[in-house]
Amino acid sequence: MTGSRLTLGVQKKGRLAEGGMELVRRAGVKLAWGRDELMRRAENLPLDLMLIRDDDIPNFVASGACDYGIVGENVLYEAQARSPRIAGLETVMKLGYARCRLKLASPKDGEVRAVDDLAGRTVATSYPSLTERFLNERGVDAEIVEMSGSVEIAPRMGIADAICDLVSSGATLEANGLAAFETVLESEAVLIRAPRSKSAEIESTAELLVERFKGVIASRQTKYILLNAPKDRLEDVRAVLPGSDAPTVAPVVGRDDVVAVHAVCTEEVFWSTLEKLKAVGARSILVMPIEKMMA
Ligand SMILES: Nc1ncnc2c1ncn2[C@@H]1O[C@H](COP(=O)(O)OP(=O)(O)OP(=O)(O)O)[C@@H](O)[C@H]1O
Ligand SMILES: O=P(O)(O)OC[C@H]1O[C@H](OP(=O)(O)OP(=O)(O)O)[C@H](O)[C@@H]1O
Ligand SMILES: [Mg+2]
Repeated sequence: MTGSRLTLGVQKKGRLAEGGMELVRRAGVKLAWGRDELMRRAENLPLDLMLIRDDDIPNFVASGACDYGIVGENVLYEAQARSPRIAGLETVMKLGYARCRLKLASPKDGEVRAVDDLAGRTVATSYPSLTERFLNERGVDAEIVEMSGSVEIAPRMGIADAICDLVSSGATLEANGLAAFETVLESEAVLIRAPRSKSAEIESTAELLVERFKGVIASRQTKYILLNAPKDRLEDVRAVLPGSDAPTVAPVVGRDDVVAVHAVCTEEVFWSTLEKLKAVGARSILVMPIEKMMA
């Protein structure tokens, strides 16, 4: 590690790690092969990845051990609520993956159905500060039981009346006979940085990385659509294309009544979109991913 190389803290393994590595790879970072379990060096940029537990990332960035970090908003805000030093960290950008919600939930057949029902009861969570702050804001006095994981078993074990935990599909709640009744936080992965930078070189690497991350994120949903359309249905076809302002319209050899349409669609293209395109006369519809984008 030198003063001119950017150190980016990323989760070693888990939900954040997968998306983070994919983002870094798609941003053109080539990682050198190495045995080091803690650091991965980039071959083609002055960048090193530090592979750590996600809970440690806010602290590592605040202390300067990492210049930047990728972490879930849930972990970041909990750490910020606990430590004024971490509260000074800046969020550079949202990264659009590891989306989940921190929710209050209780046994389906129990007495707790709303936030007010928690008064005088116990709530198990790995996010005590966020949970406490939320309950304080609602003027509800409940006891918080801190657990480091497997929070959803707490009601069944008689440890708590309700839980405050991460929910994505809801399958874990369902499997444990729980139902959510309130959202405390919406979360996704974010890029964070310390307020002060160590060097101009590190900042210029960060700027390049941020621009590339933006390009990767923009290209994730964006698709390139190619289709043939009857000339007289062109406006109908354009109306169906999601988030495309200026498609290219080109002639089709030997067909006066048909044109080829090429469009960059910035919104998700569903099967239903293709069905609508077909219904307005489009044929030979191709949807292709976009590898890279720069405005
Ligand atoms: N079900 C989910 N769907 C989407 N994102 C999630 C889900 N659960 C957690 N996350 C997000 O991913 C982050 C990491 O989750 P993971 O389960 O990998 O963490 P962990 O077990 O705390 O890992 P570590 O060993 O690094 O401490 C969470 O803090 C949250 O931001
Ligand atoms: O709503 P769902 O889609 O079921 O996801 C929610 C579950 O995902 C997370 O756990 P994870 O699977 O990461 O395991 P962990 O608790 O061991 O970290 C979270 O802590 C929930 O338990
Ligand atoms: Mg963790």
